[in-house]
Amino acid sequence: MQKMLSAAVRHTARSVRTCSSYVNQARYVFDLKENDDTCRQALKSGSFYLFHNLSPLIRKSENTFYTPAVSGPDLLQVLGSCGKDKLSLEDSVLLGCSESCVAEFALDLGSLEKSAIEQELSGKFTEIRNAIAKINGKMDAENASARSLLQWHDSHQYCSKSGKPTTKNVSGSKRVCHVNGLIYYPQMSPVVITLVSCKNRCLLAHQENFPAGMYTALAGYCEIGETLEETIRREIAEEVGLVVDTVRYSGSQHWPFPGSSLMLACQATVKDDKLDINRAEIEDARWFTLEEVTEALQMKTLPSKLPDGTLPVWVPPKFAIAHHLIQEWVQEQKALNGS
Ligand SMILES: NC(=O)C1=CN([C@@H]2O[C@H](COP(=O)(O)OP(=O)(O)OC[C@H]3O[C@@H](n4cnc5c(N)ncnc54)[C@H](O)[C@@H]3O)[C@@H](O)[C@H]2O)C=CC1
Ligand SMILES: [Mg+2]
Repeated sequence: MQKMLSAAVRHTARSVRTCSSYVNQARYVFDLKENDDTCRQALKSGSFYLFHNLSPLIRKSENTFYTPAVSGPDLLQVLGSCGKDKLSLEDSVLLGCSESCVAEFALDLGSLEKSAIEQELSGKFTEIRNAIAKINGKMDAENASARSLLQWHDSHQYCSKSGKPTTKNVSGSKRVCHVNGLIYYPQMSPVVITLVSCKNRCLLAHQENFPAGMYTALAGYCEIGETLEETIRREIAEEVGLVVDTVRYSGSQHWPFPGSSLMLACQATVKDDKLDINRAEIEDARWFTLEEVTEALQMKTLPSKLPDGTLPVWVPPKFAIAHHLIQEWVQEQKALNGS
């Protein structure tokens, strides 16, 4: 009994400590967003993830690649030698803070000469999808929110009502038009991504703009006024002519391509599997068996062409939520089959 009790107490103490530290972090980040002076102060001791025209800086250490967090003083030194007059720490956007409450920022050095900074920082600015593949195959905050925020600030320099320049607050959580007081907050579009299944098969589709051979779950932007379920129902009907029977929420992901979206991933079922593909949107859509999908999920690198010149079917990599949606279906099917 005593043993059980102390285990329970340890568990509670650990939960409280974790929660308390997370609460502190959340409140500190809130303060940084709301208070320009606090954020200005945090810039001096913060750490910075660096980008060049939205490509993250990656560094190699032995055989592993990583996105380095550069300290404020180190970054000031680089700016000093490569273009202090063109950029300042205040051009950064706040990403969050570390467990020890060190503020984390992203800065795009696109106005400076790329090779000079790469040399100063012993790294390489790498196209984001290649960078993710090299780092650890994970889309984390440094890449996803940094890319979305930096891109949003770059394309919202002017007020859409007065036509005058807008100014960013220090953290970059908003932009303000000082002529009419309008406040602009970073935007993202909700998108549903749905893996449709019917009995023991699931539906994957290929669009003209996808890389050759890549098939994935159906996706579509939510329209104003729609619920998540209504978007799913409409998109599936629009794209493949199926009527959705059940919908189950699975997870979500921030997706910074081409703009910034909140991907809401769901599993859906249909009763009738007869496809009527809308060729204006979808080039091909097919029902796949568990074996076919399992094989596609296991591919580690892009497949090479088959003798007839076509590519075997492959699915998005692990950093895309589509991959996890497909994997979830595979696991559920295996559990159903008892394998
Ligand atoms: N993270 C992941 O696993 C995956 C992400 N996606 C993303 O889902 C997104 C939506 O998929 P689609 O089939 O292209 O959507 P879709 O089926 O709604 O078709 C795209 C069309 O919707 C219209 N549209 C409406 N609102 C829009 C907005 N806010 N931004 C841009 N276009 C808008 C445009 O006319 C556009 O051509 C894509 O941007 C894609 O990057 C797609 C598959 C996997
Ligand atoms: Mg679509």
